[in-house]
Amino acid sequence: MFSLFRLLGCVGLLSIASIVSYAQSFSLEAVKSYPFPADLTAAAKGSRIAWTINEQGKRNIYVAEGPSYTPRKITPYSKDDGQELTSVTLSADGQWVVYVRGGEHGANWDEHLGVNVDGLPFAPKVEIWAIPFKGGEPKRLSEGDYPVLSPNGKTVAFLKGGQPWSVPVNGSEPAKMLFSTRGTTHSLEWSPDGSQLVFVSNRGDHSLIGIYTNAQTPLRWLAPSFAHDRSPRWSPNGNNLVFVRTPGTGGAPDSVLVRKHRPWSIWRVNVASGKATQLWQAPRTLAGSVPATNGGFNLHWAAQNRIVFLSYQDGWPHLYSMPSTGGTPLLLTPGAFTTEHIRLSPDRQWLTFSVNVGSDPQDLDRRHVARVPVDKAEMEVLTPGNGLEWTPVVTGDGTSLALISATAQRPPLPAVMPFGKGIPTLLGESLIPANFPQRSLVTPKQVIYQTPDGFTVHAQLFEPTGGPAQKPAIIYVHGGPMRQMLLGWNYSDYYANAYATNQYLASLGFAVLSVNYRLGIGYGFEFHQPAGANTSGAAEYIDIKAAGDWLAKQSFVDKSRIGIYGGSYGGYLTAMALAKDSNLFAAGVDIHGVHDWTTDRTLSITAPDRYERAPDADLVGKIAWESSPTAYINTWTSPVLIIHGDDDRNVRFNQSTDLVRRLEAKGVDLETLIIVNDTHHWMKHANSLKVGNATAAYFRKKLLEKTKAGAGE
Ligand SMILES: CSCC[C@H](NC=O)C(=O)N[C@@H](C)C(=O)O
Repeated sequence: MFSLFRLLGCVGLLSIASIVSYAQSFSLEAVKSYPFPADLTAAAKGSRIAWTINEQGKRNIYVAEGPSYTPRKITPYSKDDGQELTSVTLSADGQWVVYVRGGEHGANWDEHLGVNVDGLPFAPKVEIWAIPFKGGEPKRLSEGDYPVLSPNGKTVAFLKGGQPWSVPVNGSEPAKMLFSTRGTTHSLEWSPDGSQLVFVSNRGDHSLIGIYTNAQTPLRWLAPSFAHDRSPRWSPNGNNLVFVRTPGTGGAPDSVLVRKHRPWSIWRVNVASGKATQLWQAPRTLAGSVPATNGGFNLHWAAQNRIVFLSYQDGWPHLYSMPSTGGTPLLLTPGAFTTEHIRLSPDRQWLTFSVNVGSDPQDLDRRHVARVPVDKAEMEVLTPGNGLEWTPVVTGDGTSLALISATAQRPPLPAVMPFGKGIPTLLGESLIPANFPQRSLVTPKQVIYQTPDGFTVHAQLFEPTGGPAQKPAIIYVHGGPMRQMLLGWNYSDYYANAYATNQYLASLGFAVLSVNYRLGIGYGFEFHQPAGANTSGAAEYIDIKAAGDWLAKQSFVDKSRIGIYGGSYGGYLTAMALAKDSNLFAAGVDIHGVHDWTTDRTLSITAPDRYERAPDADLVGKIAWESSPTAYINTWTSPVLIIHGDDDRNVRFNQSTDLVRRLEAKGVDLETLIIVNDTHHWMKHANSLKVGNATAAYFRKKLLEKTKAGAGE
């Protein structure tokens, strides 16, 4: 070995030394072999629960029931075939499990089109299935989506072609269309006695709330107006509904660049008379706007005749409660933290939810489970500590709380605890593969830095053990952008995948800094909705540049070898970094990013073609262009790997084709990887591994095996 070293220059020595000192302790395949749980739900009565688990692309439904809560797989899916499971629902009596298989429900368009990652002659369809809780063959009920089970558990109402259909849960009769109406129907909800269905009919510039009773009874429209009425919720006795009203689409075109209040109000309507009254109008402030966090309005009719909902009005996404006759809302969850994954208990007495607050100041970068009575501001954090817990659900008998639990090392698993006090008991630990490298994973450290324009940014540092004093570093940029990376495994499958990749990159010897830039959630309204961001000036890029500068100042970082990568919005900011600051960022991997805001149709920033124009219409396009990486191609010199799935339904594939053409024309050191027929969310596990391995190999080549990326090709 010594003689070999003599033959190599310092570069070779550094390269060999780097690789030798980071003898990999695990593969990407191993760290991505975790069984990812989601869609946790409970029956309205008894102790039955159900959830999905994605095991290396093989997606199945598991069930359990008290008191043992022994997990049991009830579906037979054994292929990494890209067919997601959604809308997992237990009948009220717990006898049936209904679910949807197929589609791309995280998409911005074509969510109802089947996903065909295996290139079958015809794409699989989006279908509704039912299976007995006790087990048996899954029964295909119909093509369709968004099923809702009747209170007696016998009938499934669902949507197909924008219209409502129904089918017996046991598939004993073919599905039939319930009714047809103009517009697109959504938000189906059975009345408590199962005799009626409330629904929303979106007519484009307005939305109506309708009631379906039966084939012989004409549809009824409740309080029709020139507004968008949405989120209807039944009272426990079925005599009334509450709903949210927002303005109809129209009016003089307003400034696009100036942030403005987006109004909303809560209304109550009597089903029999159709008479509606406004219960509450949101404060006409920026923070009082329509809430843009998980679950939106989170409107429910709770016990004690209370109406509960979420509002960002005090600067944090908090829960409120008011009498069903109106009045001043009671702030149920005061404090500087975020509530997410909100559920009303079956007895309507409690709200359970995830929070980023607890006994540890670092909890702002975690999630824990909490509960609050629907009529008192007496919130309790039920799972304090340095673990992470989320998506709590109370069982129908009110005795237990099901949730998902993780740590920095142990991947997410479902768990059950007594509702109120106690310690969660993990379910299905044996599903974690024997070769999962749990003990080899680092515990990310919380990093907090200030930006030049005064923002406080949180980040998580994955520090490799051993190796040279000065290490190559990589910045990870999440997507969304309304997301938050955490001090452990993430509740989103997309970001659990990113967390695993960051752990893998750290095992290769990179110091990885995952940056929670402005526009993200978890840190309050001003951070989540800042001025001059996105197409209004890309202010969020300041946080990314500041992260690079922070790394460059660290004694443990070789500032000539700082890379950057991210997906979607993270791909966009990766491209911004390489275009504007190639002197700081030596190489990058841009995964399905946006590169030219002025051409991205899903993110239209120009007013529709009409005579009247927004007062700042001319400025909008200019600033959107200046907020785009393509505007800075001339200063882009660092090497980049560009990756995109060509069935992407969130960011148009052309965003990358266009950038590739521009970089080729400029002669930038460019590599590309196309994933045919997969979407924005790598529905096929094998594709996710392909992307992760390509990313790691690229950084090894550009940052680890050479002293400076691009030097002496
Ligand atoms: C650049 S705008 C589209 C980015 C995209 N958001 C919604 O489609 C995105 O970041 N998607 C994933 C990664 C996410 O929502 O987190």
